[in-house]
This record gives sequence, C-alpha cells and structure tokens, in this order.
Amino acid sequence: MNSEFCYKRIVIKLGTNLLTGGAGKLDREVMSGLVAQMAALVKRGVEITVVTSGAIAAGKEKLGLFKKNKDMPFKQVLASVGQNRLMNVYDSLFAEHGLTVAQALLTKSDLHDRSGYLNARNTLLALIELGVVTIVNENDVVAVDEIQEAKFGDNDNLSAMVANLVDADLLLILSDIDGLYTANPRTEPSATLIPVVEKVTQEIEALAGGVGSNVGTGGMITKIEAARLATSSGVRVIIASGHAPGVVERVITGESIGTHFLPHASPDARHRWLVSGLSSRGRIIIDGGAARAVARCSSLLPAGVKSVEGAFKRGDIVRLTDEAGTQVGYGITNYDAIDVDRIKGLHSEAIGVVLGHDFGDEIIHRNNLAVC
Ligand SMILES: Nc1ncnc2c1ncn2[C@@H]1O[C@H](COP(=O)(O)OP(=O)(O)O)[C@@H](O)[C@H]1O
Ligand SMILES: N[C@@H](CCC(=O)OP(=O)(O)O)C(=O)O
Repeated sequence: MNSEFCYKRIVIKLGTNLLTGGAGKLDREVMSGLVAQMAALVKRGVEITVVTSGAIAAGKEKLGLFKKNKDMPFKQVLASVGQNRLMNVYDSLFAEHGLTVAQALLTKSDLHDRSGYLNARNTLLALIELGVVTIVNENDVVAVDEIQEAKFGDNDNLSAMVANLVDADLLLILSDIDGLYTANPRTEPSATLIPVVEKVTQEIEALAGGVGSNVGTGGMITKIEAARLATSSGVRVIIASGHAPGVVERVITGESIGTHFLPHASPDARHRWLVSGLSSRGRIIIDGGAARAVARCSSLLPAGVKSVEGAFKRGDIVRLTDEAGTQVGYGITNYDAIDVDRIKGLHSEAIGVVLGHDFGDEIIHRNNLAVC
C-alpha cells in the first residue's frame, strides 16, 4: 500500500440524493466522477467495497415515473427494475478504468444468520483478494422494512454491517451534505458542521432531522446509527459530501473534511471480539504442525485435525487447541462437527469425495481466525 494513505480497506456508501442530485434519476456525470475517484484508489492499492443506493431512483427513471411513491410494494418493484440499470452504470464506468465489478444483494437478516454471515464474509473477502470491486445494495425485493418510510435501518446501517464484515478500517458515507450539522441545515440555516464526534450519544442522535429531499430514504439518523455500530467495533466513520471535489482522495489522505466519528476499539480488538466475544460451540483439536501454522495465522486444513468436540455447525465459532489442551485460537468453521470428524487427517482434495460437498480447502480460513 502507498504510505501516503491512512486507510487500507474502506467501505464507501453512496446515497440516493448524491447519485441523483435530488432529481429522481441517476446522474451519470456524478457517478462517473465518483467512480474515477474510487478507481484511482484501487489502482494505488486501497481495497474498496461500495454500498450503493439508487435502485429505486433508477427504476423510476426506467419506467418514466417521477412522482414520489410511498407505497412500499411498489418501491420494491421499482428497485427490482432499477437494480439492473444501476449495476449496468457501475459496470460500464468501472470498466473504463479496467476494473471488474461484482454485485452483492444482502439483507441484514442474512448477516444475522451465522451461515449467511460466513458465506457473505468469505465471498466479499475473496472478491477483495481478486481485486474486484463489489457493489452492495440491500436486497429490496425481500428486505421490506429497509425501504419503508417509517423504518429504522437502511443502506446506512447495512454499510456499517458490511464494514464489520470485511474488517474495513474506514466507512466513508458520502451524501449530499458535507457532514453532521447541529441541526438539519435545510431547515435551520444557522446550523454548523460538527467536525469530530468522539462518541455517539443520545444528544448526537437528537441532532438528526428528517430526509433532505424526496429521494433519500434514511436521513441523518440512520447515518448516526451506522456510525455508532461501526465505531463500536473499531471502524472509523466519516460522513462527507460526495459533491466536494476530490473528496475520496482527500479523505483517504487524512484531510480533515466532513464529520469524523472516532472508533472505540482497534481493528485488531474487533477481530478478536469477532471470534472470541461470541460463545464458542465446540473445539477442534489439532496436531503440533497445524498449531504452529495457525499461530502464524495460516488457514487450518483438515490434514492437521486430530479430533473434534461439541455439535458445532458451519458458521459457528470454535476453539482450537493442541493435543495437550493448550489453546491456540478461535475461528469460524466452514464445516460442521460431523464433517470435520469425517475429513480429519485427510488432504483437502479428498473433502469433496468424502463429503459429497465442498465449502473450500480450509476448515478455518485465515481470514476467520484469531490467534491467542
Ligand atoms: N443534523 C443534520 N445534519 C446534516 N444533515 C441533516 C441533519 N438532519 C437531517 N439532515 C438531512 O439528511 C439528509 C441526508 O440524508 P438522506 O437524504 O437520507 O441522504 P442519502 O440519500 O445520502 O442517504 C441531508 O440532505 C439533510 O437534509
Ligand atoms: N436500497 C434502496 C435505497 C435505500 C436507501 O438506503 O437509500 P438512501 O437513504 O438514499 O441511502 C435503493 O437502492 O434505492
């Protein structure tokens, strides 16, 4: 990574108001400028995952419907029509910079499910390793409450969950406003920008007014919620205006721009919390060679497994010990206890043959490992 950058892996959330200029249809010029900035970061070694809104707006545009529509099932229809257009725009804009995009439609309940969490994490991390830019949106067709008018949670909260999921060190929320103000500046012209929030308190939440225009969904409250969620697990959050010239690079190089929400744990502490804070469901006992490999943060392969304890499932946290019972670490397992018992001591190529299914060569991938 280039040493001039403060951040290595960032999640960038782009709101509807920003992508449409408040006009109810995608603004390709704005999107082109943002993609160029993001592509420049990727070229210089920063790993990015994008969480984007705009499917509903794109659907309205495609169907030629520009009136505000509060009817939730119809918004789902619009999102379904528009998601494909939204992706086409990202696909062609990133392609101009030689970059490939992937689409991931997620719901928050997917990420609360342990297997869904693991699948999403493994996929998004693998895409990052491949140098592909993943474009995430809420799966609006099933995530009903996310696009309701009176709801709590939306792409802002989803972006905080994605930042946790991929171990980002920064969540950059780009909107049409240059940060958190002491009140909604659209209705309170005397409101002033708050440059730093050390902790999200009730007083901070009380500063949030409603949505700025008739295309945005969450308003400031969901951004503050997202900031609370992300900072409490070690991710710095910055809310800034996507219209500010060169905003992405300015943020990344540490310029004081927008509102910064300070993290409350180090990313390393977050990783440890991820795997040890949740109760472990069982134990995998590994041989000396595997224990040394795991201690160096290498993935755990079946060849190093001696035995298993407990009825853990795929996606559960398991404890790793050597044969003397000394704890080596924790990890999220790709295989359930019965499968691990069946493939213990074998080479990875045998997994599919023995089990009839294959969740990868690793019982625990190094990305999902925390070493004691
Ligand atoms: N205290 C506040 N500081 C800044 N903006 C606020 C505040 N309270 C409400 N807002 C409104 O929140 C809007 C941004 O939220 P939203 O419209 O949902 O944007 P996005 O589409 O980017 O998610 C701003 O345009 C602004 O009108
Ligand atoms: N998933 C919806 C957007 C929901 C949403 O969170 O919008 P916003 O508050 O503008 O970020 C869409 O793609 O239109």
